[in-house]
Amino acid sequence: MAAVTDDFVKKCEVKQNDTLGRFVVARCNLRAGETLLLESPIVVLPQMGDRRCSKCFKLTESFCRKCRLLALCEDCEDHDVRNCQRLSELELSEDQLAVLQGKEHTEVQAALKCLLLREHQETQPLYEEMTQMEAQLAARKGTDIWKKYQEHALAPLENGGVLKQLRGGADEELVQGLLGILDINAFEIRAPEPGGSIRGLYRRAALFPHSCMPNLQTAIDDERRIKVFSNRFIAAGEILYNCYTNVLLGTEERRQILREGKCFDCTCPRCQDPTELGTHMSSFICSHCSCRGGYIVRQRETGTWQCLLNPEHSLKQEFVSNMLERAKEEIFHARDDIYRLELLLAKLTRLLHGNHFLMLDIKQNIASILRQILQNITHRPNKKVYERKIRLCQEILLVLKVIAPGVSRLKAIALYELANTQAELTRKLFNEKEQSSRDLVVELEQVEVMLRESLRMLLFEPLATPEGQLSRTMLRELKELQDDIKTLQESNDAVRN
Ligand SMILES: C[S@@+](CC[C@H](N)C(=O)[O-])C[C@H]1O[C@@H](n2cnc3c(N)ncnc32)[C@H](O)[C@@H]1O
Repeated sequence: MAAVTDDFVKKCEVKQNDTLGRFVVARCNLRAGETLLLESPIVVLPQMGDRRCSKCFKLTESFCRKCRLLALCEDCEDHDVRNCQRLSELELSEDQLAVLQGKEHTEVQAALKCLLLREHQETQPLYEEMTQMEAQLAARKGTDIWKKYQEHALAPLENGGVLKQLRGGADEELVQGLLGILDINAFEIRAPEPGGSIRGLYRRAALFPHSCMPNLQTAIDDERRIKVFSNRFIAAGEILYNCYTNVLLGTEERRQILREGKCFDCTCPRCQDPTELGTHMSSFICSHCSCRGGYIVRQRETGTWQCLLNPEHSLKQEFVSNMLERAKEEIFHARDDIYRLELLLAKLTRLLHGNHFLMLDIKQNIASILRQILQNITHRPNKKVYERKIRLCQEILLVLKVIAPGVSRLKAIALYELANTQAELTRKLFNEKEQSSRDLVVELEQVEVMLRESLRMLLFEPLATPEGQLSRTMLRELKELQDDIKTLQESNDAVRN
């Protein structure tokens, strides 16, 4: 059962209007980091196109030997007993089972699991709540995704003889509606394998509307419970916003994901501002010699790309799209190769603003390769490697401070990376006698400030998440750093006296 904490009822009010549909406002003032909701999912499912074990969610092509309809890996013995029993009762021929188990018919699993909620008295209320959620049926009708679901979920379920045997039956509208509800409302959850993802549907968490400048943050723990908390002070009456997309993307990319995936146009302050709050995360450099320092941005009303200093200097949409596509391809091919990435960064510097989202992507890539180099002591990296990583972290942080004000996981991790590298460099310089003990203390005190700031943001993360675990490690590291500083200060004082 999807348990909901009282916090939501006490602190949140669900409202409705024509633009947002149902949305949530704060009933009272909320402190930064205040928990609004801790909730278990109604249902957990694979991402579209994946087939995963119904019990452990590992990728699999095997099915339960009893019901023969839901996926079950070789390592798991059983899955939900009620669902298994109910599906075993269906009268299906071998041919029908073959259709339902078809390799390409992965969406059968998602539709079945949602429909099964209606089959049992205990889960029926959850099914009712699920069907209240936004499905965007009208906007999705006839789209590619609709056709895909028609082919890989509806047709096999109909031809496989399942729909007519379920309680109350099910038609195209219902199956498309349930799959639409998943696409519009589900949250991404970490899959058992590194880097993979599955999705979960949450009754209350799905009610928060989107903003690219959210005032909420969400975290999903190892038990797949979602925690929703405020990322800054929120005054009573303010709308509570979650972010449905990646804040490190440019405006057009974010808006396209929201339009295609969630069926609405975002009107948040960042989307309205062609400079993206002055970060220039989508800006091109104007190559016209008379306006050195001019940036070409996309005008919201006309969709044209014009220089902020001289509107006559413009770029064609086709040029912009092609250029970005090419750059994305080059980044993809250069990944893992620090020399190619540095060359690409230098090349694109002539075309894109240093904060352009593709430039940030390259900078993150380089910083992550540098982390591996610095972690490997056999590499014996020199001072320049540390300095490069520090500069990259600082550049990324400057942008994050604008687009993710308040408590931010991304900012906390970038700050932690910066603090660690700074500490390693200053210790190295001290050991190599390039820095005095007094300078070492000053530098380590700055690192302490950064670590504290990073930790302050990560302390709201649930313990059973990688970020929660990182916060524990950081607490330990902070304590060690403080001990080091104290010892160094004492020895400096002893020398002075
Ligand atoms: C996860 S649901 C949010 C809850 C939904 N409003 C409801 O009534 O169930 C996402 C849907 O809410 C609406 N929505 C969320 N944020 C929005 C925004 N910033 N602007 C316009 N519509 C938004 C869109 O219809 C979107 O498809």
